[in-house]
Amino acid sequence: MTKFTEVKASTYAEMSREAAKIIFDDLKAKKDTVLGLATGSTPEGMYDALSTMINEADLDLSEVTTFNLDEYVGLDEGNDQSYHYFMDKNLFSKIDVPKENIHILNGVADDIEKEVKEYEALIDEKGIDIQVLGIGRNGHIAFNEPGTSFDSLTHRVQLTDETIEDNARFFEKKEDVPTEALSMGLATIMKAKKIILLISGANKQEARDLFVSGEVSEDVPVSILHNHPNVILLTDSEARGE
Ligand SMILES: N[C@@H]1[C@@H](O)[C@H](O)[C@@H](COP(=O)(O)O)O[C@@H]1O
Repeated sequence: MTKFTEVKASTYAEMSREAAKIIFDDLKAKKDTVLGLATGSTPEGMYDALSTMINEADLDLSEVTTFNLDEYVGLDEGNDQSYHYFMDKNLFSKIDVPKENIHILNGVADDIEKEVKEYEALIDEKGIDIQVLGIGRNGHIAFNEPGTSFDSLTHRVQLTDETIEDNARFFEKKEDVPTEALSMGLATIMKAKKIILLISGANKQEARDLFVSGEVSEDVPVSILHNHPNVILLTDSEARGE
């Protein structure tokens, strides 16, 4: 098992700033950094801190490329529950990444098979330098639910009831939550050169403990990260049960 680094922040705000600083330093060091990005409430604070750092430093992002982890099937980019919408609201409307360099899976593509294959091929071509991850209570990363093969590439997934319930808070009612998504696979995520995993809040303590315990199993998707050489885990005190 590889020993990952854990940055133990006290508050959510501190964790968010620490994560933003890691990305900011990478962007400063390499103009054509390829970022892998995540959605969910956890990275919101990080995006806020990162956009402030970028704008204060007037950092040139014209050569930066981004790839998002996942998108719901059936929601187009105008839908305010789509991850396209989330990314625009939380990050892309605040900083200047060229539109053509922003890649997010198309959940309303006519040919889903073609969509996921081309996405994977583009990731292979560009190579992700730093991938941001959040985590689901059941240990899922992106939309790779427990039981997903460690060899999985970008694919169409069925969401578990637990994930649908967790994400229902963003929708008017549970029935509105899509039951399927497109997601980078676990093998896709592992291709990134560096990974930062953000875990915040008491409701994620179990998932954090499961990861830190070090057991590697397809029942716990996040545990694949123990096979990666460069993982930084960022937690707040609530996630550590302190
Ligand atoms: N696909 C996303 C994941 O990428 C995210 O990590 C998870 C946790 O979200 P939150 O940070 O809101 O708890 O939600 C969704 O399932």
